[in-house]
Amino acid sequence: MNQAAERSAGESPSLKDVRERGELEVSIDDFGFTGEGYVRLEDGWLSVPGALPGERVKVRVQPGQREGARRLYADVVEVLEPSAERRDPLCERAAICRGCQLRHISVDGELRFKARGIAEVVEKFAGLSRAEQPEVEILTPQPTARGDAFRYRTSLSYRRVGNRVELGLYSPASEGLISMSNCPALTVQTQRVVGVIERSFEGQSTLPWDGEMAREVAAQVDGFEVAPGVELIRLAVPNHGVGLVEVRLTEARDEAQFEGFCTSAPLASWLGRLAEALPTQVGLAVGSGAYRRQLKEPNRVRIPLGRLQMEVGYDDWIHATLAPAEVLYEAVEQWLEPGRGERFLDVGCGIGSIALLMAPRVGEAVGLDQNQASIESAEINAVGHGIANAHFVAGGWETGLRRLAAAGERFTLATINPMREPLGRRALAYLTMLGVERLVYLGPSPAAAARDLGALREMGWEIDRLAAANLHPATYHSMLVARVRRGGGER
Ligand SMILES: C[S@@+](CC[C@H](N)C(=O)[O-])C[C@H]1O[C@@H](n2cnc3c(N)ncnc32)[C@H](O)[C@@H]1O
Repeated sequence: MNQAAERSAGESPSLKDVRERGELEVSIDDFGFTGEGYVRLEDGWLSVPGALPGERVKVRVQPGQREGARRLYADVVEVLEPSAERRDPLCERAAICRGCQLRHISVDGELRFKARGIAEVVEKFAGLSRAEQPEVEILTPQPTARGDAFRYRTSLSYRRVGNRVELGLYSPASEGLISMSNCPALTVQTQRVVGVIERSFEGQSTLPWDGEMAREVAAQVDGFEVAPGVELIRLAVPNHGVGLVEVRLTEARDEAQFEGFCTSAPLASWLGRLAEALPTQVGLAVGSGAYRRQLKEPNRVRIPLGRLQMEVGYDDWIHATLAPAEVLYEAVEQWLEPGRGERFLDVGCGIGSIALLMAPRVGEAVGLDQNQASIESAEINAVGHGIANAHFVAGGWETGLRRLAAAGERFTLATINPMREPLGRRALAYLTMLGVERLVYLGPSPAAAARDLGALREMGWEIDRLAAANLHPATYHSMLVARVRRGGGER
């Protein structure tokens, strides 16, 4: 019996009690959706980031919460009775940075949380009860330990505070941005490049505007020209220190304005100094809206993915972690059970990773993606690997699949790997017309993926394997992976 059930109803405080007391001791009932601890109240919930189920903690209610909200938030002041699962987060900023939500729990505890999360969304959105589900497997690098630094791609927010710049991750738990130059989730090479960018602001007497300030002024002053502001700095440093940095500016109205941004002071002088300070093998570009200018080569990098070396550019989607992605791809290959003569369709192929991994094991592989730049990267990658039986087509889910079906294309195997939105029933219906029999669905948003799985089940498909892919260890995120087979027909 869990702690909530053991407690009599009268013991749960109400939302009003919690607000009035401000600081109180609570027992944590369970995990919330984003890995926080939560307490059932008489008439609502209390969410406590950093607390674990079964713990007794002293908490302080966060200030400024909306009147009438059924969920309140509180911070941990002291853990009075720790869970046996509690571990040292191995991060000096863990208490103020909420980038990783589960650094303080054992790896096994984290994986159990993730497996349960997948089972819950499949039950809720795909309509498959827990009893009917296959057991949720875990796809994660082995051996796995807290402190693994897998992440090589990240985005740094930028904020000017007086005559100083803050650069890092926005954290609701602290006043400002959290520096990421020592972030233990990042690879060492990525941490170093973050450090170079941070240092490039030191001693600057004049600083680039921040984008928010530029927009605020523009909104207030009639005819005011939007000034260039740094909104975000994106970087990816995959291996051997070869990487890409892009400084994203306030959105430019047109090319002439973008040119003006690139040459304006103090932005241009800072960008020049940053280009000099970055390691030789790290490229630098400045971008705004659809415009981009390369300030320092390279403009493409190679990322190792299993037996492939995938080339990517600034406009391509790539995984943020590599070792976990390799584990995922191995599972996809194995789960699909490809036969030599089969045709394989990679829906949401990006730079072509899955199609190129599958190509040697099937008759032909075809990738579909709406991102034209990624289709070109996928073609470059096919040529680079000497793979002749993989082809790539540009198109959205529905139009792309419809065109393939109308052209008489047939496939027995497929993967679907969208972003965070479901494909929807109309697009999924083409899979049957295309002859697909076995499908592996890779859903970065488990809830969106489960909705698509629900639609597939209604069309007669059956889920026979489920997994949580741990692409972002120590966070609450996991990817829903499902193998689906075409069964008997519409329910
Ligand atoms: C998570 S990425 C998958 C990339 C690839 N499967 C891989 O493993 O590297 C999702 C891909 O879906 C594509 N995408 C998003 N919305 C789409 C749509 N409506 N139609 C077609 N492709 C779409 C994106 O361009 C992106 O490349």
